[in-house]
Amino acid sequence: MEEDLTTDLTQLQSHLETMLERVQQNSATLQKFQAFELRLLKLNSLSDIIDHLLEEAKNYFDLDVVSLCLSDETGEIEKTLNSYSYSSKNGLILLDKPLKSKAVEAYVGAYDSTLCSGFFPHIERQPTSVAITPLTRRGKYLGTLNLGSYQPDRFAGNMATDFIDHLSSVVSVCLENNLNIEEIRRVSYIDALTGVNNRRFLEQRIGEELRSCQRNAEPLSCQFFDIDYFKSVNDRFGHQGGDLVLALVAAAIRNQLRNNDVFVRYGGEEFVALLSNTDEPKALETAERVRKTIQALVIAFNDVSISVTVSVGVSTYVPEGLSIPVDDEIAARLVKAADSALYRAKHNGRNRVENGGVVSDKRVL
Ligand SMILES: Nc1nc2c(ncn2[C@@H]2O[C@H](COP(=O)(O)OP(=O)(O)OP(=O)(O)O)[C@@H](O)[C@H]2O)c(=O)[nH]1
Repeated sequence: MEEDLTTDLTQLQSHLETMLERVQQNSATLQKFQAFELRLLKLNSLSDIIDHLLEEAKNYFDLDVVSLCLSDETGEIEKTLNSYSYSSKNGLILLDKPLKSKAVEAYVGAYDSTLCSGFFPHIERQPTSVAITPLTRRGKYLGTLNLGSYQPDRFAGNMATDFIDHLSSVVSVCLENNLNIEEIRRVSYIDALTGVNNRRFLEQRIGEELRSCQRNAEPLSCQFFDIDYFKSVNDRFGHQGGDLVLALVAAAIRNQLRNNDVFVRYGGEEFVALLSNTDEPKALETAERVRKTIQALVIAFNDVSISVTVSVGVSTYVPEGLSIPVDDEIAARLVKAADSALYRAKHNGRNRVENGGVVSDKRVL
């Protein structure tokens, strides 16, 4: 009898110890989750959130692979990340088409190649157990967060998924919030009439462009475009005709530039381009090509055809390698030099390109 009681007590003690261990494990997991989420909630940009999910989640949750699929049918996320010069990360998958409905459902369990391979295309060794967690907000599918482990029992089909569900809700809120902020930011940098960026965007980017060219010891050219006799376009064809000309001229210039060149409507009928890693001869050649393109452009408006020309001023920043920090003064000098050259192009007869010369980062005494 006494022996039985002792055995029961030993079993009970062992059971209690196991339970205590599990409670401690759960408490540690909860603390990690909270720390991870707290950090996530404090991040202020889409690129930081992506980095946190791809890089930190592995450490916090002791995972072997993590990937993030984001629905990007309009290409806006890609553009936003490009605007941060965000180099694409292993594990980030931007989806330009909607996923098949089956792939949008949550899945926790053993790695199944037909179901999971699309979520981990970037790694050679596939995980053995995974948690594929859809990220949704207000009924909108944002993407999936995909967690993988080389331990087969790390994610099992019968395991409680409260932590994962909770994590996916928090990640979804953070993503939606930041995508909305990015959208507002993007729209605030766009000129409503022409659809190209506005002057605020140039002011925000010119310092970054100059610094990047200085770092890489590369020239940066600035082109200042102005439509000739634009007042008479308005006078002859009304503001509607003038607006159409502005939109089509902007599109035609944009078309002649590279995707990563900055191109903005500076104001009225003036446009500015920044061409990275472009020296003086190349910038003049490009400006001449744009000038000819606009000269050949025929704009159909009601029953008439409108033709316009542009005058262009060009200037080029050439870093001298003196490590003087690029400041607003250099940016102002670069734009001013192109603007002065444009003034000369107008003065010398319009429909022409003039060179404003080189601006260096030598200190002006
Ligand atoms: N339709 C339209 N016109 C605009 C807009 N913004 C500015 N303008 C007009 O652009 C014209 C600019 O005229 P000016 O600065 O005199 O220059 P210009 O007639 O192009 O002559 P030059 O530049 O000397 O060749 C003005 O008539 C403005 O009203 C706009 O958003 N839409």
